[in-house]
Amino acid sequence: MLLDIRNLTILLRNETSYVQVCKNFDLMINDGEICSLVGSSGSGKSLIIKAIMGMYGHDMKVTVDYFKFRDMDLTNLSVSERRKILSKEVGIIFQEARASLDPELPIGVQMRASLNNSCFDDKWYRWPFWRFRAVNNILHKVGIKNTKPVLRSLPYQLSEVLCQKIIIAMALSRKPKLLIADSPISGMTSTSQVQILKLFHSYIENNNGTLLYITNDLGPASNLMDNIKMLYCGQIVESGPKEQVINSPHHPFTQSMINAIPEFNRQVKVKMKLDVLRGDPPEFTQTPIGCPLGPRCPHADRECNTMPPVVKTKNGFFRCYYPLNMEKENESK
Ligand SMILES: Nc1ncnc2c1ncn2[C@@H]1O[C@H](COP(=O)(O)OP(=O)(O)OP(=O)(O)O)[C@@H](O)[C@H]1O
Repeated sequence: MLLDIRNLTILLRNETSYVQVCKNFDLMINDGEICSLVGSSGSGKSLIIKAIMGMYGHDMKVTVDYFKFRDMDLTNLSVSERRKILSKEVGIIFQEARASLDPELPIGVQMRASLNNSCFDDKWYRWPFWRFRAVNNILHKVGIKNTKPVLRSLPYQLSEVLCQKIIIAMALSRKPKLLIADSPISGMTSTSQVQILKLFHSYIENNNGTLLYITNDLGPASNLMDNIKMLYCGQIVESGPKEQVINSPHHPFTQSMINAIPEFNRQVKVKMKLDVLRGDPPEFTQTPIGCPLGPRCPHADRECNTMPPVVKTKNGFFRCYYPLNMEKENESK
């Protein structure tokens, strides 16, 4: 097991008190696995990553029962000690790409500085010329062909998508053991999306890496994933292998995310209603007691006012009193 986190809880400070934005969050990722954390916008995905990496200030309180990375038990370490250890082996692609770059340094300087010695097999290759070549190579891989003007530019002179590609290139060039990518392809053209997803795939294959892929869209990256965790209001509502979650989802939230994947072989009638959940996710200050999806769920009943227990499936679990597709689950038992 590469990463093993049990019972992560996050509290966020608002004007008067602390609000719980994530509870009972477990994350187990095996070596070489591609695990995806899928949730709608505002469900707490980025906060979870910041909590795991120890990248937060006094406005956030994080507790965890157990935290292990590789063979290191980090549970009782201070936030800064944990951050120091993880930053050496974990690469992060943050959602706000431009904000992750230094606004005052040209891209070329930042990229050359980001290459650590693990990027070079031999001391000789650490010379500036080889660093320059390595930067060019990795930029080509993310689809930036005309590298010279990009390397001379400051972040504000480039589009957000170009900054995204640069951040991806920088993260991959350091060959991290675990790569965390937070909505890395949002806003890109479909050609670029495919290119980046293929790049992630070959990175994992060739470097024995592991990927935690964060997204609010099950569509484009679903081919890449081994395991999926569905997050709603800071809680995992369903988890399991990709085929199991996508082919026979048990939680209505998972079903709604699958319904949101565009499909063009269905007949679309004029004024046909979209297959979406009613309403919007609640604010964290108004998360319902019981099942967080309750007020929006078409199957909800009185029982859903208490938190559904974890129901184990073949290789995963879900939390719902009225699960869908249980015939398939029972057949497989
Ligand atoms: N520092 C902060 N102080 C107060 N609220 C915050 C802070 N950071 C995030 N939030 C709020 O917490 C909620 C979860 O934010 P988060 O960025 O984790 O969502 P997300 O699931 O990553 O969404 P998206 O996919 O849109 O990025 C949001 O409602 C956001 O406004």
